[in-house]
Amino acid sequence: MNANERVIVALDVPDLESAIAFVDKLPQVTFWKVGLELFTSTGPRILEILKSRQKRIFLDLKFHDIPNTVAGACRAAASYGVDLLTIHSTNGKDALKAAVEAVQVGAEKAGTKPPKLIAITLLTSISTRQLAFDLKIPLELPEFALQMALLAQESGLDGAVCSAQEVGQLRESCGNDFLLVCPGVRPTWAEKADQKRSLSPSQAILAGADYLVIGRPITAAAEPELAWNQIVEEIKTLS
Ligand SMILES: O=c1ccn([C@@H]2O[C@H](COP(=O)(O)O)[C@@H](O)[C@H]2O)c(=O)[nH]1
Repeated sequence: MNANERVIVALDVPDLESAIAFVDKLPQVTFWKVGLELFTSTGPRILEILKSRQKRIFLDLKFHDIPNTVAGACRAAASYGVDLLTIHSTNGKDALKAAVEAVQVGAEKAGTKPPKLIAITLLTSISTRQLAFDLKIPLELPEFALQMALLAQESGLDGAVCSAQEVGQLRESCGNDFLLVCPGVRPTWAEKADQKRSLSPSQAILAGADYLVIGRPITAAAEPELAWNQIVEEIKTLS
């Protein structure tokens, strides 16, 4: 994979007009992430627009509900012909298995390719302290993230979303066929903002990430194209 194909840009903007303006401003970006803010605002219209421009799409809706509801949502989402789709590992095994089946059914019914279904292990905005004291999870953070990835793998999912700080351990345990996608990645020149567990683009790739998800360091930059180029150049130095 080329360096530029490994970076998924998070299109976290409030409306269709701003989304189209960004996609047109950065024609070199081949993979866009549509998340809760934009999808709630525009519905599937943004997906149609990205597809008409031959872009790959990560639909990051992070489903979290009972098995029947999660399966219904996955069936519907799979009909859009997106490339990646997220649900939380903490849905539990029954919901994860139901989701795996649902994306196949939804895609087949729509005559499209099923998305790769990937599970959120632990949001990159959660710190070790928050995991222990707010969420009361009695496991070390890397161990919790690993267990959530293994649960997703055992349930038949294609991969997981994890912080770059844990990706090395997950890669070692889950193997090379398990897709690992890392958000919260920060070049040294970018602000971390609400991200608590980040590494730089080159560190994340070296540790074993397949894809990096990067939003504000590009979309909130004074010169988004320059920011994109710097990130891609950093990754290219590895090859
Ligand atoms: O654990 C997670 C899961 C998803 N995200 C999403 O990735 C982007 C990151 O955007 P930045 O602006 O680069 O922080 C955002 O859309 C999140 O919803 C995540 O950050 N962490």
